[in-house]
Amino acid sequence: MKNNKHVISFFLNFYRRLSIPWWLYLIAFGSGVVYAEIGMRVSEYLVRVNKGELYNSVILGYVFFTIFNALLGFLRPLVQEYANQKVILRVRLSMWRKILHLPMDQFEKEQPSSLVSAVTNDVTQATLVISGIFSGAASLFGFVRACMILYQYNSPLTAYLLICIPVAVAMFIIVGRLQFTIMKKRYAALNEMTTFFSEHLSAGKYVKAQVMEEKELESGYAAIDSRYKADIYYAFMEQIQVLANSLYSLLTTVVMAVGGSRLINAGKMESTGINMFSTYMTQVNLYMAELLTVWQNVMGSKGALVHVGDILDMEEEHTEKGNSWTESGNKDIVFKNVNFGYGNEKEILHDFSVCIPGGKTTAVIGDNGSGKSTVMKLIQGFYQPDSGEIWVGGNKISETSPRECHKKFGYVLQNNPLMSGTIRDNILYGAEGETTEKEMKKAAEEARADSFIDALPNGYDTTLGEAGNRLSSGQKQRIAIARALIAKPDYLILDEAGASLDHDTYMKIFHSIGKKMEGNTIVFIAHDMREIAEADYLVVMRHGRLEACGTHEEVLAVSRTYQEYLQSAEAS
Ligand SMILES: Nc1ncnc2c1ncn2[C@@H]1O[C@H](COP(=O)(O)OP(=O)(O)OP(=O)(O)O)[C@@H](O)[C@H]1O
Repeated sequence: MKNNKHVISFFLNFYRRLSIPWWLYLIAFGSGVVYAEIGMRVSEYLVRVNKGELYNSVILGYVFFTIFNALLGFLRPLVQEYANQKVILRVRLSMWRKILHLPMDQFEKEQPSSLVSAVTNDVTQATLVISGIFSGAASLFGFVRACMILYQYNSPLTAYLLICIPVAVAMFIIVGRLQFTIMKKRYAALNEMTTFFSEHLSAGKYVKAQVMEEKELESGYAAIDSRYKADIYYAFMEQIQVLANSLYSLLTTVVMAVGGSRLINAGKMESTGINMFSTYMTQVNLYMAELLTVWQNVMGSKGALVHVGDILDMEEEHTEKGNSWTESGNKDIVFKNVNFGYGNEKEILHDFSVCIPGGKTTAVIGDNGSGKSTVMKLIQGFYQPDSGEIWVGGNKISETSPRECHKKFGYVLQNNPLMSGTIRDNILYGAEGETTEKEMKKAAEEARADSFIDALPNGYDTTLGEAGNRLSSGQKQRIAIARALIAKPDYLILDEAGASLDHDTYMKIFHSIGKKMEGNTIVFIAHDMREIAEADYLVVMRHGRLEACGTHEEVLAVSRTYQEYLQSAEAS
């Protein structure tokens, strides 16, 4: 985390990306000033009324200023809160935009639930600094004015107080640093707790199935406890600030008493002068306390916003940048000496070279962890190889616009998340332009989803929340397949797409996909020999390397993995 930036550059950098509704804040500030002034007027009129000056003008003035004051008292916080909510809205939108445009490796590095926490909780701290600028400016103004009055009243005694300045500076530095650390801890603990609950609650079924309630109780307790400790620490810190402030006031009182008595003894001040001086001094210390609170808020919100700032600083994937996709007669997928590892982790693919023929159906096989899914992700440009080149249909993937590249592919995984909304929304998700009812139904038919959808009371308009519990994982998988087909991809990637379907159903779907994709390219990962037998071409992987590729006969002659696959299929 890049939290070592100076607080000013941190916030300048943070707010530069947003449009801040300064005018609303100015209105809130201006009405605050007027509110204070009107408050004085109300008091004046009240004093006159209490004195018995019950003239029409006094009563009317009192009523007018009281109503005006009440109106301002209502409007000022409303405008301020409206501005705050606008800022939070804009930070949230910027975060959402950024998250959507993160490159895949960055996206995977950030836990989704930690992103949830950043978007929902952390951003709420984004307004404290802006409101702090205004309240800090008002307090600073009051502080300087009170100091000037103090100086005019008694300059030698004010000069004595200068020795308190280093203590005040030290107090600001210490309180600011502590506040930053505690808020960072507090929000990290909140993040940990949100992450824990969003992950573990969504896996609730498995917790019960595995009888893990007791173990979960312990892990949940740890997550709750770290937030509890951070909150206790925070409460303690608040009191430290109050204590620091009282000690500082005490110091100024002592300095004033010692300095004042010297001046009185030297005949340079009247004996009652200390009382007057102390009245102004209280005012100065009050403004000082306000400034300290503002500073504490600024440093605290920096601590809370470190993660948000880091996310907003991340490099985006330039989905539009790069060459346009060009169509050529060649539809092959070619890997040339590709080496690849996720982030800085160990290398997964080693000098991987293969040509997957375009317009055909290719099965990628290999043991668990041999790198098959990694190859599928690289084909689609989700990651870039560390070295080597990947070409699809004559387009070098690293130089092609990711957006154009993704549009060419349909991608179905073993478990595909469906979105909330209706079955129709889900099938049409990602479909370009106008799609007719007929086309949607055709895709559902090809994915063998039509009959169970028709049997639902609301058919394609059934909401998934409504049907979520009623749909089996196989039915959800068929919706996901229909969603991939409706986009009419040139390349269809099936990563164990049949895992949640019974073999016969999947083979029917597979054949209808084959028909639909005729002339286009299908690459699928499978472990079942009955599925593998359907392929025109095979790619066999072992430990991140190419073991063999070619037709069934060619591969059988050289690949130990493929021979083992066949033997175990024959044995079962
Ligand atoms: N996002 C990731 N970050 C780090 N390592 C990863 C990531 N995804 C996969 N790996 C690692 O890469 C290796 C290859 O994984 P991959 O999913 O490509 O294998 P696979 O052949 O598809 O396996 P399986 O048949 O079990 O699905 C594994 O060691 C895995 O731990």
